[in-house]
Amino acid sequence: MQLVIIADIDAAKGTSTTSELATEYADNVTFIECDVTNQESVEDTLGKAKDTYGRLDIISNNAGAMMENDPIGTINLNLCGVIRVAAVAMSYMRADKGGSGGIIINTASLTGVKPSYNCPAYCASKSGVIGFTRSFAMNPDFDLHKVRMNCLCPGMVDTPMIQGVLDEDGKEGRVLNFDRFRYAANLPQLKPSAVADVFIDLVENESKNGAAMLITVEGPPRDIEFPIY
Ligand SMILES: NC(=O)c1ccc[n+]([C@@H]2O[C@H](COP(=O)([O-])OP(=O)(O)OC[C@H]3O[C@@H](n4cnc5c(N)ncnc54)[C@H](O)[C@@H]3O)[C@@H](O)[C@H]2O)c1
Ligand SMILES: CCCCC[C@H](O)CC\C=C/C=C/C=C/[C@@H](O)[C@@H](O)CCCC(=O)O
Repeated sequence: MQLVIIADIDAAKGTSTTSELATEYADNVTFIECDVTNQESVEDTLGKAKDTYGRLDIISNNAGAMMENDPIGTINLNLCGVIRVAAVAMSYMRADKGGSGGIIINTASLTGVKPSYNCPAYCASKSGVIGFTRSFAMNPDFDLHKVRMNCLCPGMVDTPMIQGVLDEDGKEGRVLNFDRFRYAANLPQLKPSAVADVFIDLVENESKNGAAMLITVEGPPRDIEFPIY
């Protein structure tokens, strides 16, 4: 049986999403309020998840936002949040420390490899997520801990994030040039299910440890090729 914990800083949205899923999955989905920028909150959330279900197998490290009006906050949420969650999750998942191994999938972005002058802090945070993922996955200790890591690099996806920037608060500096962002946001977008499909493929396909998956409307998902030095 698959048991899922949804963790998010937005308790109202998290609770309503969990209730929606409960109509199909009954008590197999639980919500915990969590702020990934806060170490104690992350420890508390993952500790409760472990206590409730006995083990952690799959982590979707997905929290993020675009807020160029707070570049340091952007790095703290999008990059440090990912590293913070991965570190605590590892303490439960490591096969050499009583866990069962598993997989951590971090959400990066197309902007982690393709620069955008409109959101330099966001781009930096997502490049960091890609570097963290690839470096973590090449560690020879994998044979001991058995935790794989991947990242997702989607282009624009039709989610509330884009609308959030397009709404009034977007004009207050979440991007550097609001009109250019509005133009980009009107181009074709991925559906969230396209990203979820790649997520599931990574969980099921053990040969892709370390892959950074590019997902765009232009073609099928692919493993990004990086220069080798
Ligand atoms: N929408 C896109 O075009 C797009 C494209 C590529 C990557 N991404 C990335 O996908 C991820 C999900 O974004 P989305 O598009 O679904 O947007 P979204 O705004 O719907 O989801 C982001 C979620 O992160 C949560 N969150 C924000 N701060 C948090 C914190 N401190 N602690 C815990 N949770 C927090 C929000 O409450 C929200 O539920 C993000 O990392 C985003 O950068 C989005
Ligand atoms: C708030 C939604 C943020 C979505 C961020 C995702 O990670 C999407 C990444 C994919 C594409 C992002 C494109 C962003 C474009 C804008 O910054 C745009 O203003 C760039 C304009 C470029 C140009 O003028 O040529």
